[in-house]
Amino acid sequence: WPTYHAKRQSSDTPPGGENSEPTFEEEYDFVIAGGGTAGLTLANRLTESGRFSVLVLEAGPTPEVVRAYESPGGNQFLKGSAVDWAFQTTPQEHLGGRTLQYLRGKALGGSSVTNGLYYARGSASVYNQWEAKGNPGWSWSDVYPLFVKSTKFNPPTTPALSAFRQDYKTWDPSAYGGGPLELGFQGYVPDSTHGFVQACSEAANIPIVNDLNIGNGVGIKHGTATLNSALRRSSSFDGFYQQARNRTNLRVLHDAPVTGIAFSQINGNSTGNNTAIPRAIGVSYIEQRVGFVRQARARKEVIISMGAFQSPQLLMVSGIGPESELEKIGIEPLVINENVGRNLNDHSVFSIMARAYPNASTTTMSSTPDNLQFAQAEFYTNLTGPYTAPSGITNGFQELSNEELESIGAQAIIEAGLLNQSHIEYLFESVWYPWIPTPYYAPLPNESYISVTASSMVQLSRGNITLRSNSMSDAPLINPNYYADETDSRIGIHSFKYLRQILRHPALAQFTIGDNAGEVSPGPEVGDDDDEAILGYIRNNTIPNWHASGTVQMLPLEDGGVVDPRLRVYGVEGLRVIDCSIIPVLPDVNILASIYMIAENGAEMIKEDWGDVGY
Ligand SMILES: Cc1cc2nc3c(=O)[nH]c(=O)nc-3n(C[C@H](O)[C@H](O)[C@H](O)COP(=O)(O)OP(=O)(O)OC[C@H]3O[C@@H](n4cnc5c(N)ncnc54)[C@H](O)[C@@H]3O)c2cc1C
Repeated sequence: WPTYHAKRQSSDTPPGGENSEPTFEEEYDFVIAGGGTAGLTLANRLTESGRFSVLVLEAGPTPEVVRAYESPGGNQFLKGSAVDWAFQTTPQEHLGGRTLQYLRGKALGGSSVTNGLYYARGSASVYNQWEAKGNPGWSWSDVYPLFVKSTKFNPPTTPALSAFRQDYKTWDPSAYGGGPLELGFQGYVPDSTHGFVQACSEAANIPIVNDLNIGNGVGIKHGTATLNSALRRSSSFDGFYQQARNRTNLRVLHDAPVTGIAFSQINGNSTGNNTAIPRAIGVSYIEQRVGFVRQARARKEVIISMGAFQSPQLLMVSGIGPESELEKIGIEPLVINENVGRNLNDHSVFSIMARAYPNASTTTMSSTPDNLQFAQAEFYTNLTGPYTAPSGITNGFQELSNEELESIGAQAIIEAGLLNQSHIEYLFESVWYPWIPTPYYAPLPNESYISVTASSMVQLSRGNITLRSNSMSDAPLINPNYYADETDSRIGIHSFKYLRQILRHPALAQFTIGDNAGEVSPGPEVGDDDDEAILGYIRNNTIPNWHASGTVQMLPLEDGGVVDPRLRVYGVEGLRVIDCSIIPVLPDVNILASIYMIAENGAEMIKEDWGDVGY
């Protein structure tokens, strides 16, 4: 174990006390730090037998303070609201020094309350890689039943369009169970979406498939959304929490940010060595509604579920992390592990925007307060109209052959074993996406737009999370480091060229206004074969796809790991991390579904370890 050594000896002073334990006012079997997507899923599963008591501490409020979260059309109002952390990245070296907004849910339900509602599981091969990298229990055949277990599918209530005018709203009933997370299709779908599906299939060779949730990550169909049968968002708050909220063995506090982990020393460890191993015994937090700092004891374990930015931050602030990082801000090391906060892995996106006929777009819904009020009224009274849909969840997943990867100089993807999976995701938005003007065009109030968007599913660049201070009250420094790796640029340029072919395909171009299939950004200034100009456009317009992960990787320690295959933090006892930060290889798809699965698997492991099987 080259990068790890326990610094503190049993005779040392534990943090926060003179050789004595903190004063705990309350005790639970498990304390979960972070009541987000994974946190509330765990809270439900760990309390269902009634044998364990659980405390969940969530920094944000209940999502009900921003009611727009529940409607698909209200999704546009969440960024920067009371349920968003509204992080900023560090200046991005390979994106012309731009600083990017980084959205993250801050509420009970976390990012499942603020995300884009798209649900898919990706390719079996990705999870088989998780296992092959040293993580038994995480292959596709292990995790598929857990994906099924967490979900319930609501068939659409409106009849399908005729076979002649396909709506691509298909699904495989065997892929879903009776779980708390509800799935279904959006309501309103502009015809341009169907044009996009056809264009992807013919211009980018993406097969039209029946379902994308059965281990086949390559294909296109109408996307499945985290929506219930009344077209309201289904999040971990609406599903897992509501089902469990009245259990007497569950206590959930919102507006209660965790500020640190408390450790005690034990002599000897489970491997029989007689070295002192720190044990997590509780957490400190602020109960903001009453204004007190409190400490809660965890009789069995502390579980961190604070997401890819704050989970590594809490570890570091509590003394577990890279030596230089802890030294930098004067944190006394408990366990040196150089891997904490490193290996930030993410997907990013950029878009091409085109002018479109108003009925091919949903731009006008939001163009005036009157229009928005009308759309809201239609939604809340009849469940009809454009407010029944987010601006886009129909995504196509393209696999590139080895020959194609080699022809663009992307052999590194083959060498990394990222095969039998999708390499590029294409997304359709019935609006100008993202919401900001580009250096090439500013959207006008009297025009309607559609956007076609690309996201590499095999990004090789890695960033990191580092500390600004020793306090959880200061956001960590977030550096996704997009486009640091040359191969990412090659995939980016290639996907830009496909985006243009998709946009110009007659099935989609018929909905656009003007030359070049209505393209206004970037427009003719960027030539079809001008790779340098294309890369310049990408660098100017890339934003996150919001899939940050890998900062607390589940891998062997010598391969960059922070947690073992049972999600236990190396070098300490009584501490697990269970959320998106543990992902060792990013799925070739948006990652929400995987987070529910990770929480389901984590809950099963904890129950096994503490003798609570059979639920
Ligand atoms: C804007 C956006 C759009 C997205 N769209 C999609 C999509 O359409 N489809 C998809 O598959 N994926 C999408 N994602 C990604 C997906 O939603 C996330 O990867 C996933 O929800 C992360 O789950 P998590 O449990 O790891 O973290 P989260 O759900 O973010 O939960 C972490 C929780 O910890 C809390 N927390 C943080 N610090 C503290 C503290 N000090 N004390 C206590 N609590 C704390 C946070 O407030 C939060 O509630 C999107 C994400 C975002 C942000």
